[in-house]
Amino acid sequence: MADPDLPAALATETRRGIGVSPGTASGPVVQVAPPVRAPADEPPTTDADAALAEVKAAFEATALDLEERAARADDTAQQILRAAVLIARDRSLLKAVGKHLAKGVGKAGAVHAGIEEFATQFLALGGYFAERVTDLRDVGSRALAHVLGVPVPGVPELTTPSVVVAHDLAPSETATLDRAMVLAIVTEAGGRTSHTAILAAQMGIPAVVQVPGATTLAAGTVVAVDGDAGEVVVAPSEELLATLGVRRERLAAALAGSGGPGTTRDGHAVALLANIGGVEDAIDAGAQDLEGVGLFRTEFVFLSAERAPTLEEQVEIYRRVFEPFGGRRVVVRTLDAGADKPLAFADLGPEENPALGRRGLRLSAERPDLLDTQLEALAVAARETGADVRVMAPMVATAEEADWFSRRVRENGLAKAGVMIEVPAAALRAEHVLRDCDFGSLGTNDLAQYTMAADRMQGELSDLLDPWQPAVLDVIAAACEGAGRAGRPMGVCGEAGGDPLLALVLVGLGASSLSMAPGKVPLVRLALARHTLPQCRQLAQLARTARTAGEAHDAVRAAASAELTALL
Ligand SMILES: C=C(OP(=O)(O)O)C(=O)O
Ligand SMILES: [Mg+2]
Repeated sequence: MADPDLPAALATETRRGIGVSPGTASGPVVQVAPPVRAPADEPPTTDADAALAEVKAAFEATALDLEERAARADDTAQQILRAAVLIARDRSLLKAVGKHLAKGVGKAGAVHAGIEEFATQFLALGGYFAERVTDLRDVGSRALAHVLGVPVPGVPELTTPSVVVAHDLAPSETATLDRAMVLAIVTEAGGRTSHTAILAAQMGIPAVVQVPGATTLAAGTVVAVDGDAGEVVVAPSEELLATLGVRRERLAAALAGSGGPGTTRDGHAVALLANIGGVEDAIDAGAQDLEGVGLFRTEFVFLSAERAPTLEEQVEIYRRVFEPFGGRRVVVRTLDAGADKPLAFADLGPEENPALGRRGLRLSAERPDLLDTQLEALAVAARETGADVRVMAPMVATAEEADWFSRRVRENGLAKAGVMIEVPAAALRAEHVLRDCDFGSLGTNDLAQYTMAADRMQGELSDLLDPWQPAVLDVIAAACEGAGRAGRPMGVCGEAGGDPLLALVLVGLGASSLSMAPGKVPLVRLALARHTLPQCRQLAQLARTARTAGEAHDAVRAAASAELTALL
């Protein structure tokens, strides 16, 4: 814990990682078991009847687990769980597994094969059945765990507030966490812009990734998680917990007076906006003191969908997202499917390098049906709610792509079109890329990935992915200058915008708005209010003249207002 009040002896139990979602919390560990696979060297089945009896018992154990959960769940979850119970007790599923056992396939292999056979049939039937494929596979992997005698995979049902610990979490797992029960998230893998990190911050749950040995922490062990310092303290003392409490109170007191639109000390306006991923986020963010939404990641809504959402389904979702913001702006990003955000219904098949492949707008170009339905739904929802909706495309690299997108946006009756600037090519050519658009928005997560040639999914490369890298700052500067020449505003919606020191640098480089997890807004607002625009420009200059990311950060921290840095 980077706190001067903390006695040094207490640091002995500390495990260090990367803090990706601010705040502190302490509580008992709940381990998330990894996905289960049928082992490649599984012995063949020699007694098919005995094996079938074991598999039947595994499915029944799964049904009983699910029934128990259903008894405690709310209405919607109960319906889903009861449908899963029916799958686990389905006789024809067991028969399909039995056929594979009779051919000599091992028990785990037969369960997998039976489930996949059913998945293929469900997908072919479409509609309600296609939507049950995720549940079917979930039942399959639970039964597989029982067959193999290993822990049931996935996030266990939380009955008391807990710290969720995992090797890593799938985006869909993070998105479905029960916010009221998750005190903090700790992972062994993941990186500063992995989607676990982004979703945790959006939900306001403290999180630390890249924590060595996190999965070896025994369930029930109490840990203190510091999402600011990136530390996890095992079995924290009362003294440490009290220190963290004092820190939380100090920060809350400092932020209590911060409110209203974002502005520097000399009155330069910088809109402070929220990054959201769905209806629940919109309701939370809409109730907060911020100026709207700078990034609605629409693909997050459909992470578990097996088939493309219909026009009507989308209209309903977008309407519920727009309503909480009244007349405030809502910047919607069209589906950014592919690479780190796979969507089952927008899968173009395996690729060698998905981050460099047909993702984002490139995928929309191959599946214009998906884009057009989405734009139409956005236009209907915007009309019905009267919201100030602006639409932008992900992963734009060229002026032609930007022109193609903005034309399609306008053809669908939407007034404002923009593009994300997250590919260095688009950043360097921003003046031309933005000519037919209304605005640009810097996606610093991907911009760091592509500028530094470092896969954002690979947590070990976190140092290269640091947005303080001077090369990344140079590319951002070029993008802001280009936007200035084109007379278009350039915002920031990557994670960099939520770092209070980096936010000052970004404003100094020319960013006109900053969009971030809503919980990060108050501290960024305070940071801006303590500095003038010329000071932000000086800080930006300091950062760009540094040779390394560390030097850039340290130089800005040393020169920033002491009132701010005392809170960091
Ligand atoms: C905001 C961004 O989008 P995402 O993290 O969803 O790719 C980004 O790349 O910075
Ligand atoms: Mg991106």
